[in-house]
Amino acid sequence: MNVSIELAQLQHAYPQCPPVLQDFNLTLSGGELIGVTGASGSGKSTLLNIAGGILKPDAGRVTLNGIDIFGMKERPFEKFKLANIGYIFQRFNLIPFLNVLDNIMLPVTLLKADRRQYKQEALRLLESLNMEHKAKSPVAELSGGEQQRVAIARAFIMSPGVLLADEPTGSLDYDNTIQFMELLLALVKQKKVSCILVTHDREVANYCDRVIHLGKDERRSPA
Ligand SMILES: Nc1ncnc2c1ncn2[C@@H]1O[C@H](COP(=O)(O)OP(=O)(O)OP(=O)(O)O)[C@@H](O)[C@H]1O
Repeated sequence: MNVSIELAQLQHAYPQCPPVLQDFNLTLSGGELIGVTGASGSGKSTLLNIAGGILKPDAGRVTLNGIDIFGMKERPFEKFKLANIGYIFQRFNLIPFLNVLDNIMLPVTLLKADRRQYKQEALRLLESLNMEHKAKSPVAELSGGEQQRVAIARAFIMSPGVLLADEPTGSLDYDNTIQFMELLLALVKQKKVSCILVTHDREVANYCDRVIHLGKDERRSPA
């Protein structure tokens, strides 16, 4: 997709709390994987929520290929997010009573997009994740590592320009973490997605092209 995302001069404070982000700037281009680390409470989730258009910052801009996402009207904005921003969460967030394929197709269903076209893409993604034999399995019957691979496929199904991952390996053991990162990195590079990944794990951070540490000082001016 090769979409660049720019976070410019972000400021954010929750009511009655000291600022979480102050003059935060970050630019990513397609195919880049940026790791975000920092102590609990340093603002990592706040940053991802702002980058994903879930939380409006007090000040500053988030632009995708020059489009100011918070400048959009509500309904087109919701569609824009579904089509352009993929998410992977620590706890997989799959729908337990749907099978693997239907979970991957969820954004397609919500966007009322062409199911036939995207079903082929879902099967291709499953193949690249070594999961094609599980397409019809209920997700509740999968291991944690397999569930997180389904979450990768769901995040990539609409060919998003931006991928946001919040502690995606936090519920995985060592072997599954390594497998997850290898697969994620390959897809990020192949599909030229701009990916921001929050992690506490140094091994995971080593896969990233750059790592930003959020701390008292870095919150003001990241690397
Ligand atoms: N909705 C909210 N209302 C008030 N304060 C909040 C809210 N969400 C987060 N905070 C506070 O903002 C700060 C940053 O929170 P955030 O969740 O972004 O940190 P984090 O680095 O992701 O933490 P963790 O690693 O524990 O998930 C914390 O002090 C937190 O208590």
